[in-house]
Amino acid sequence: MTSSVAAPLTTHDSTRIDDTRIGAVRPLITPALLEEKLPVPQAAQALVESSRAAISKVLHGADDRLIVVVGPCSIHDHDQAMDYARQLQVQAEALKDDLLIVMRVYFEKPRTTVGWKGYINDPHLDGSFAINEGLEMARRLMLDILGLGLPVATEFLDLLSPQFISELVSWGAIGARTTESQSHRQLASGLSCPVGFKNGTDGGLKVASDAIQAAQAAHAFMGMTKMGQVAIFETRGNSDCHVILRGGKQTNYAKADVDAACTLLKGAGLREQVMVDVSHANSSKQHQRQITVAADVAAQIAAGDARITGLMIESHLEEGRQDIVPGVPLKRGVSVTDACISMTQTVPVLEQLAAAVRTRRAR
Ligand SMILES: O=C[C@H](O)[C@H](O)COP(=O)(O)O
Ligand SMILES: C=C(OP(=O)(O)O)C(=O)O
Repeated sequence: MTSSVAAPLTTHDSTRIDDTRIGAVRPLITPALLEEKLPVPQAAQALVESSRAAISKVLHGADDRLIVVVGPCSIHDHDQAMDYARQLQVQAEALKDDLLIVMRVYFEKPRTTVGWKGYINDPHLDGSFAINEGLEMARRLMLDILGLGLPVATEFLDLLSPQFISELVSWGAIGARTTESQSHRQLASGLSCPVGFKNGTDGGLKVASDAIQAAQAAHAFMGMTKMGQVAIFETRGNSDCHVILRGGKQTNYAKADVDAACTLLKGAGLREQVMVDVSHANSSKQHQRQITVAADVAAQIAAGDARITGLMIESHLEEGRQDIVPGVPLKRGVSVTDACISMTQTVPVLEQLAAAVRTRRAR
């Protein structure tokens, strides 16, 4: 029986045996189309290149600064992210001799079960899933932040979205829920930026150590080109990978945890170095505990521990978090995912870390 109503864009056909659980298939813009609309200016390109090289030098022991990945748990608004970026850029410039500050510009949220999956997946925060708009808004924001002179960091979660933004990224993360995924390790092996692998959500570090070994190797896998064509990608391997201690069943930021992580890494033939995420399970998701944890890590750095090469902080314009509730206006500058410390609370933390780096250098 035929219907007079226009069919939705879908491949669903009850006579077929595939796509039986697909509700609709909508067209997606290509990375090349977006790049033509939003090209990378020369200055932004130079910043990405120089900041990636600087991060790589820290990871290889040729620069004694601390990499600090700091910013909102998730981006949900362009103007608020730009306000944050402008304030962070002032700190990045003031502390640049000691800290290599990269802004967290996280567009993709891995959820424990379900929830808002981020600015690319649902940029209007209302379940309309305007992914084409989300990709454009994400790329535009990264370009605007780079325009301020501030490098950007992001989590790579989706396997196609990197083609739309990854040339703008100076440091990337693979999250706790995907560190064990072969596809994400393969992706990391071909990314142009340094990559941090979180330990597993249970605190397991071996998955991250295994991930670094996998990402260092060359791989061949299926993907999509900038022109939207499927292709086989052959990667060269990424030698700029490291672990991120984010806690699990227990916290793992203390000196004994750094010792244990480095013993494991050494045993696997990897560089003895860590980035400490002071948020997530290391703060028991209590945002203000990030300040205490950062102070503990700063003390370890000041005591001379050169194995701590990076730190991650979840910070927004205002402290705390809020739920997305249909019809209820959101508070300005407050996270819609994990709770963050405020910019006002973040500045002294950054200053304390910079002082710790100076003490370490003087030892
Ligand atoms: O960083 C953000 C969250 O910790 C992560 O996306 C999981 O969030 P959820 O447990 O609220 O889904
Ligand atoms: C989701 C994140 O962290 P994790 O993978 O450690 O939960 C994050 O850093 O935003």
